[in-house]
Amino acid sequence: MQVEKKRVDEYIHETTDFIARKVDEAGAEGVVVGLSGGIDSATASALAVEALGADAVHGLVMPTGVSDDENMSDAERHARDFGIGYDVVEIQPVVDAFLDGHPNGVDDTEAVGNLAARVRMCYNYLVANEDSLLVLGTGNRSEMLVGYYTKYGDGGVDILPVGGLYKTEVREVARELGVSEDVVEKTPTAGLWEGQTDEEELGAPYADVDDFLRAYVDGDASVEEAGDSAGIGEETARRLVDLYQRSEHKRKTPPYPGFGR
Ligand SMILES: Nc1ncnc2c1ncn2[C@@H]1O[C@H](COP(=O)(O)OP(=O)(O)OC[C@H]2O[C@@H]([n+]3cccc(C(=O)O)c3)[C@H](O)[C@@H]2O)[C@@H](O)[C@H]1O
Ligand SMILES: Nc1ncnc2c1ncn2[C@@H]1O[C@H](COP(=O)(O)OP(=O)(O)OP(=O)(O)O)[C@@H](O)[C@H]1O
Ligand SMILES: [Mg+2]
Repeated sequence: MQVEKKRVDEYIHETTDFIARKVDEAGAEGVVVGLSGGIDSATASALAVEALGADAVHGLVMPTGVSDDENMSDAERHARDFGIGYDVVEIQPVVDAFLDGHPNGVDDTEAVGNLAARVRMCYNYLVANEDSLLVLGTGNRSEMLVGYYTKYGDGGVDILPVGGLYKTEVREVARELGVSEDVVEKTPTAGLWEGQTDEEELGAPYADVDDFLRAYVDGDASVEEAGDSAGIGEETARRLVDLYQRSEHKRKTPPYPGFGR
């Protein structure tokens, strides 16, 4: 247990140094971050407060019509707990204006959810441009490896302080930083449509997803070996591999003819 705590403390130290250095290198005044009431944004923003001081961290709480009220009030409570100044931006009218502007209409729940994530990205950059801030990303390694984020939506950010941590590790860091336990324990959701949960979409709990990815991506286990060690069935293991391979484009800059020559 003591060793674990040391590892978490070292991680926090390394990451707060990283945030402070990146903001300094950019000549920026601080960071802006979308606050969703979930653990990833709570952890990333708490790390930024530790790195830069609360005055240099600005939060944006951006509900749509499908946002859970409790998540939105948790986002505001988290901001107050950590002394983060924030604005609430109701983005549903903006999402609706986008959809109304399309001549044929759009009837695709996922596409509309991704649009909401991209509208949030636009507000983050509006504030970043105006106030000389960097956009603080909240993605973790589990999400990055399976592409579980919207390209140029919540994936459109300047720095990713928890990008090297699996979801299960984010929980350890969150606890150490004093993020409220109900935020640490709540069911992860992208909140893009009603009732959505990460684990249902991914097909397994994060504890198993992380065990699988550690064995398959970080280690040299085969799909079958990694699936067995994570205790997930072959179908789920193959699905995770498929998500990993099909999301490679999200982890790279856009290719062009002659790229890499
Ligand atoms: N091979 C390739 N090379 C280059 N580009 C490629 C490509 N394949 C697809 N694309 C492009 O990528 C697009 C698909 O990517 P994208 O638009 O991201 O959409 P997509 O990956 O289909 O959906 C996003 C997923 O992330 C989840 N999500 C989103 C936001 C937040 C969170 C969260 O946890 O909070 C989770 C969401 O529930 C959904 O499962 C395609 O429409 C195409 O434009
Ligand atoms: N309603 C919202 N208001 C502001 N930002 C949001 C909102 N919904 C999502 N975001 C941004 O998108 C990011 C990605 O969402 P994601 O659900 O992966 O993270 P989380 O909500 O912080 O944690 P969890 O994955 O456990 O739900 C959030 O961390 C946050 O920065
Ligand atoms: Mg969430």
